[in-house]
Amino acid sequence: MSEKPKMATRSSARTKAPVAAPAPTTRTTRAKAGTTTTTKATSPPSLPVPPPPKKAASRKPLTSRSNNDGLSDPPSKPPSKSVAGARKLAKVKANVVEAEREPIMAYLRVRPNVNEDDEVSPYLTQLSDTSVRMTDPNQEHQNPSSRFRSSTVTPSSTYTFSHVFPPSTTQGDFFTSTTLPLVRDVLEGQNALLFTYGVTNSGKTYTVQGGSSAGSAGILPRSLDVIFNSVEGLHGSNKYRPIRLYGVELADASDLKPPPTVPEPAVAQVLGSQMSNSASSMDIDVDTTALKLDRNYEYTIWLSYAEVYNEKVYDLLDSVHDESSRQKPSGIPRSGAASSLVLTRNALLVKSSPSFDNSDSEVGGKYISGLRQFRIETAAQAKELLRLGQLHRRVFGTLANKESSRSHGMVILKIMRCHRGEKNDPTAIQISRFTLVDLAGSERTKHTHTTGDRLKEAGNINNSLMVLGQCLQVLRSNQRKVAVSLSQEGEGKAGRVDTRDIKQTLTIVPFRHSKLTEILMDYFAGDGRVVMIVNVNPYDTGYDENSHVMKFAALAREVYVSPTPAPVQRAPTVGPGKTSGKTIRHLGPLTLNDPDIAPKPFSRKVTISIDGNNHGGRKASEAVLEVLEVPEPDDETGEEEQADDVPINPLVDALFDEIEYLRLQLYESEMRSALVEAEVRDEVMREMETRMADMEDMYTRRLAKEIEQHEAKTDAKLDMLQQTGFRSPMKKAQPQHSRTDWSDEEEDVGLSFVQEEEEDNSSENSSGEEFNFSDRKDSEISDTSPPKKERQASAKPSPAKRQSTASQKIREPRPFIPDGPMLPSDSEDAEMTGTEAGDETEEGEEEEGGEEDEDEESVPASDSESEGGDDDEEWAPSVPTPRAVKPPPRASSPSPTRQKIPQPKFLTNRNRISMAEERLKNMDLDDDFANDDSMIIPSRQSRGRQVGGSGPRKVKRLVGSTPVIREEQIEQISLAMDKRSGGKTVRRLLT
Ligand SMILES: Nc1ncnc2c1ncn2[C@@H]1O[C@H](COP(=O)(O)OP(=O)(O)OP(=O)(O)O)[C@@H](O)[C@H]1O
Repeated sequence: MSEKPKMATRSSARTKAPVAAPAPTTRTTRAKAGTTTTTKATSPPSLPVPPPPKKAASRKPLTSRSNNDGLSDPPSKPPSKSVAGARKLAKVKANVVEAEREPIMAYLRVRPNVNEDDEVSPYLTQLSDTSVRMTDPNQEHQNPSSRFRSSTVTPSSTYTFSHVFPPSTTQGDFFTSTTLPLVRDVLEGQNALLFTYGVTNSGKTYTVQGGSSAGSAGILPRSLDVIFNSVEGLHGSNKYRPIRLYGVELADASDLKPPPTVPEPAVAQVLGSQMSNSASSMDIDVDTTALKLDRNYEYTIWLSYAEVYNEKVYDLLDSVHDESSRQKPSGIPRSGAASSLVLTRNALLVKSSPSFDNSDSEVGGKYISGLRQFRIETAAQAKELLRLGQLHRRVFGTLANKESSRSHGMVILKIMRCHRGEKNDPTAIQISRFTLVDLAGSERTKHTHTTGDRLKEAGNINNSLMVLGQCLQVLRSNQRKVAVSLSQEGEGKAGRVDTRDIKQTLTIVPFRHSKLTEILMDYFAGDGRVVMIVNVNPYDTGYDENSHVMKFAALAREVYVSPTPAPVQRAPTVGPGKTSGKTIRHLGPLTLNDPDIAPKPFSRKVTISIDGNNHGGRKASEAVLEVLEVPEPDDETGEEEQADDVPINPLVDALFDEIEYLRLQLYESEMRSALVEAEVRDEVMREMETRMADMEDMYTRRLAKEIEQHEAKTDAKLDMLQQTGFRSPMKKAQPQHSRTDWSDEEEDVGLSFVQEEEEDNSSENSSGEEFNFSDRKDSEISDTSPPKKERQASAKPSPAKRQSTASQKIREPRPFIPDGPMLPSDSEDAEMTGTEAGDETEEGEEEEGGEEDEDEESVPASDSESEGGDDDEEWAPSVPTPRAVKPPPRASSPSPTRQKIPQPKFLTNRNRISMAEERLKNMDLDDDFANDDSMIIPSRQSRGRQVGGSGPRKVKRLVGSTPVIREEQIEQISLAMDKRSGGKTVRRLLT
């Protein structure tokens, strides 16, 4: 099947698996052959030799790990000739791929303690040339005795690097070990990336640019020195200039102009005297190292300097103008008097490298469109330019107020190399790039309490660093997948592995998620050597942040890149500013030119502190600028810009947009549903709590009621037993024996009424009516009792007479009405059962005494007359009401109402029992019990004391063999009620 012609699209750039380097073409092979001779160039003998980069052979364990799976899969037959051949081929293929790959080199540089007054001990210990151990100082503080003794007691981690440089390492040694090999590679036609990574104040800028003292020049000026020392006498013609990522075009007159050395007047005005103070080690130190190069080649060096600030790319070598005199763009407010200058700079687009620049490269890659570049002849010229770029960086505020890099600085050196014999052939030009990145310090915003613009800066810095980490992670996992597939193919487990199948399983590396990774993607995707310098300050920067940096470095070391030679030109360009003929337009309904959606210029104030020197009549430290940051232009403006565009498949573009839109919608709906869920949960919780409280309340009341009922029933049963003769009648002298569960007060009251009755009886006896509670028998009672009607009539008391007739009521037998359950014998009884009981409740405490009187009237009678015979008609003493549940008189709230039980006057044994049962059934307890503030639950001890103290033996409240309610239960209930009743008091009767 014939393959379609390859078209570089955004998707292809995204999905290109950064797995293996492309096989070198004929031209690149030739270029490589050329460089092979130059690799013999010797490095200075006095300098330490850097550790050789680990070759891909170190990835063997990964392969062999997968091979171990074969234990459960024993080889069956010897492979056939063709299979063996395919296997051999696959192995060779894998070896070729692995041989061309090497891991990202990660060097650790430990910053010395620059503040000598501060005697802080570092939390990092160097274990060897390649490993360090970090021990959490906070944990250490908690376990001071365990420091460095046992890693199990004190949490510590060991990290391995390509090489570890202790604080004593000089700038020169560090450069020689880490950067010099890269410089050599670049001069030999390979791409190289070097970036510093670390938290704020860890020494990144010092490492890249250097300090101010002699000998402290950083790797950037030293690299420039070495490059220009090495190409001395090998400078090429000025006929061509580099464009985009790999392309060349004919140079024009502007390229012949020398690069600027001094800043524009506007910048000089802002910086004032600092311009002259800004001399650094860059100017003092000159590295004399020169690499021996193939003298058959000519070299041309081009330099660019960009910064990525707030996810926008700016050219630091672009000329800066004061816009304050011009018409102010609409929508941007004028600042106050302090901001007399308005400096404008334009953000640049990052574009994909077109395929016609280099069809050999599968990586694609992106470049900064419109980034200025200057042809450099000497190191001094380059340093001047860099100094200018740093001034611009400072003026535009990313270094304002604080000596801290808030942007990612990026120096890009392009080295055009061409064989002398082919110097008029642009297709023979090879362009290699050396990018040095001084990354902004990662920091925790919560630690630095950053706000406003600084917070935005920090957010963008952390975001781009996070994306860089994510890219490395995905790259690592993709590479592992490929390694496993290839090793399986080599072992014959997976047959012939189609690389397209493998690629389908690979994850898209999120390079596009940040400008930083977008620009550097071609390096990580396998287009050159990568060196990462990890700076750590183990004295006064956070342990957590540094351990995060360490983990990042560990991750980077597991990513493999392909240090293949940079490709040479395939299609020559026709002239300056002209393209190779492809004009591609973006398709789509919306463009950034649309005034509604076009990005607006962003204005911000920048305060420059310039060491207190005067500036324009006021203190320079007060100089405030207004920086106008114009966003990237629309990608399809101008024919020239269009020429730089990558052919974008409109369908793919639309699909990407659709994906972004859907992702946004998904995010929004997830947020909405999370909110709704939280609300519903809250509501349910509240409802549950209310219900639980109600249930608790209900059960508390029910418990109280049950306790009351049980007590009442128990009392009633006891009385029933007494009445039916199962229990010996109460002696007059010991009335309390029958009521051992009563409270003391009640006993006293009861006793007093017994005495009253006795008095009544005695008075009656003295008046001629013989009636003796203790001595009279039932028959006598019946004999002497008046006829029924008479009794009824006499039993009708008027309210006024109630008190006086109480004793009579006791003595008079009541008629038994078999059908009605405990019907009152007369109207008085009816009144007592219904109306009076209700009245008593309403009348409150005072009336309660009256009621008690009524009750008490019947008590002694009941006790004294219970010794009745078995006659059909006999004297039935009234049954005492269940007093145990009666609230004490001193209770402030009304006592629970209890229905008064009618008392039949004449009962048979059978009827007496049924009557008692009926009474039990009808016993109605007050529902409003829970409103009572207190109640009395008689305890076993109190009854025991009463019984034991005055009675002969303890009376058990048992009916049959099973207690109605056990004492333990009562105690448990009362305890539970104590707990749950809140303000209510459950008072135990302990006395
Ligand atoms: N190896 C070193 N020897 C001596 N001084 C050093 C060294 N490394 C760093 N310093 C000093 O430490 C301070 C902080 O260094 P530097 O500004 O390079 O940190 P940084 O990581 O770039 O910070 P930021 O990310 O905020 O820009 C500077 O004063 C620098 O001179």
